[in-house]
Amino acid sequence: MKLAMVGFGQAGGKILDKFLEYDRRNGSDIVRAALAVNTAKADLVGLENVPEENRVLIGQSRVKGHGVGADNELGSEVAEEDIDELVAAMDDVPAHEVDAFLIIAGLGGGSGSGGGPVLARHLKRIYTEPVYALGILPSADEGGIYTLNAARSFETYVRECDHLLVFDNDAWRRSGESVQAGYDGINEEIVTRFGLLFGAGEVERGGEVAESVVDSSEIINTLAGGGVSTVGYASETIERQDAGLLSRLRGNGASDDLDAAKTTNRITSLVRKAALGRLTLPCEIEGTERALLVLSGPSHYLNRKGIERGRKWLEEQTGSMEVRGGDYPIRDADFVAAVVLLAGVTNVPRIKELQRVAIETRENIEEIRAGSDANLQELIADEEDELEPLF
Ligand SMILES: Nc1nc2c(ncn2[C@@H]2O[C@H](COP(=O)(O)OP(=O)(O)OP(=O)(O)O)[C@@H](O)[C@H]2O)c(=O)[nH]1
Repeated sequence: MKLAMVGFGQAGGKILDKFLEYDRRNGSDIVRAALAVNTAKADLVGLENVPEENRVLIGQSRVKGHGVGADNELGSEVAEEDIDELVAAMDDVPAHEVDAFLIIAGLGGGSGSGGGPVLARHLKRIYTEPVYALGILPSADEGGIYTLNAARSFETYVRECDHLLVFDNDAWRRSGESVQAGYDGINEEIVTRFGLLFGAGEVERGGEVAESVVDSSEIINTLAGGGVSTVGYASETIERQDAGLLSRLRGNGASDDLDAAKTTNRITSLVRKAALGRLTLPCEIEGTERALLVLSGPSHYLNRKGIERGRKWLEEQTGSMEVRGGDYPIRDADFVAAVVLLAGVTNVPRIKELQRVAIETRENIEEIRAGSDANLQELIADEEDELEPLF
């Protein structure tokens, strides 16, 4: 699948940067256009793979290149004010060559959290291709304001985009790691999952012919109808052997059958691990509206039977009648991997908790503000109110 990607804000920019690196490393050619947008100049300068001419600084007249300081209402305002510049920056995107737009942003901050949905609204107005977003939820220990931002931004993204894919930092943080090292590792996990998912629509990679290939239209159909998605992933390292040599050495059908059974079992077990293991957004998978299963690896490690079984198992687990599935063969891969896209999930306790903390945070903020006004008045006024200000 070919995407026009927009990294909005610091997290969005860094993840976009990683996607470009992933594309180069794997020759997957997913990112047809890359644009990094920010209100903070320093964040744009720090990017390594996004070409300089594809970096757009917005809100200069308001925040002078210093960022919006986790104020996502301000993030929305400056994006709206500079929307012409943003849309003009997208003019060079060969829309006929891309299957969809993907806006990537941290929902806890200000720029990407507030500005991303504004851009989504305008892209939807101008282009016929779907506009998706990949939203990163803040980890719970980042504090109330990030949670409040994320809860409001989440709601806005779902409304403004054709689909919101979610990654929850909270489910992926590891204790004892520096924030930066932590993010590097997390960002790698993000591009591995979404890289395989979006790479699936591109049959050419490594010249492999898929038995039942996943086309970009299947990704689009799975994401159609809006809502929120989560992604599961599991992989197994394999000993690389030459398929031609193997089949010549085998020479009889019995071991072929044995291998086929092993391949099928490996696939079904990977599908289970992917769906029941750690999802990008932890949730109950029962009740998922639509799902897509992508199996990746060298083609002789993939078979139709395994994918069919995996698909059926997913149907049972999710209760969905719309489970698609197929191959994404990669000739030189030293792994077999299953990626499960669960679209239209609604039983997500993490989001309910995020909203609960957000409301609590807002009430606390209002209480503290009201209290601090009264406290300040008490501080500056003398007891008998005998002193008066100068003017
Ligand atoms: N996964 C991941 N999350 C990140 C990364 N950097 C920041 N975040 C998350 O994104 C949130 C903050 O978003 P940023 O992207 O830094 O904010 P911004 O959009 O640049 O907005 P301002 O800094 O307020 O102008 C944080 O609360 C983190 O949860 C990253 O490299 N990877």
